[in-house]
Amino acid sequence: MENPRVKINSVKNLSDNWYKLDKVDFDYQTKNGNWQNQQRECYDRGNGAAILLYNPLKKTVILTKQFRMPSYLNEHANGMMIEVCAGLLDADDPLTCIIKEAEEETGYKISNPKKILEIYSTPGAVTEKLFYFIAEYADNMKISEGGGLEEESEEIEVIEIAFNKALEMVYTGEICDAKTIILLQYAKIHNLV
Ligand SMILES: Nc1nc2c(ncn2[C@@H]2O[C@H](COP(=O)(O)OP(=O)(O)O[C@H]3O[C@H](CO)[C@@H](O)[C@H](O)[C@@H]3O)[C@@H](O)[C@H]2O)c(=O)[nH]1
Ligand SMILES: [Mg+2]
Repeated sequence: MENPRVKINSVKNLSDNWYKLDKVDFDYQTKNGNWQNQQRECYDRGNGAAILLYNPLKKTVILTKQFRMPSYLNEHANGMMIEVCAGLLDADDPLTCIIKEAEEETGYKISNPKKILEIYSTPGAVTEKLFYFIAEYADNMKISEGGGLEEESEEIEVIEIAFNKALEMVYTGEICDAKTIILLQYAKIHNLV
């Protein structure tokens, strides 16, 4: 972290409940050389990983559906978001996390996920960097129901859907989650399915 045009003066914690919200006071040197004082609130939930599971023979993908309060608060009809499987890293590295998360949420035991992108989801407000993966799946990799962890009160519906149908749902607005759209479009551009 090294930018000579930025001097951090103070970091004040505003909330430290489940995750952490900090208010950062800093001086920023503008193009004309002047120093300008600024404040930004930065929400830190750690980093995450997301994965598109795809089957090139069946031409299908595995998606999840779950209630998301923040989207519900912001005009999503019922808050039931259709997304690729994803999770927060917690103490794991991205690869370990995504293998675990795929099994917990979808019930598929995948091998050899491939990391394709690292993306800051909401760079103006949230610190999170998301590691994007893809992996092929097959019916014989399904070892459990999936659905998420009960102790984390996760209730995740697993959806197997035709790849073309999923792409269509991006344009109808039924799929409106950024990481999901990015991964579906990646699969289309690279002819994965
Ligand atoms: N009590 C409580 N529990 C919480 C809170 N926030 C999250 N949790 C618990 O923490 C779990 C996190 O589940 P993960 O599967 O690890 O994460 P995720 O919510 O699916 O996050 C993924 O998607 C996000 C949205 O696109 C991404 O932001 C994130 O990086 C990750 O990819 C949730 O299911 C919930 O049980 C909170 O404020 N309070
Ligand atoms: Mg999740």
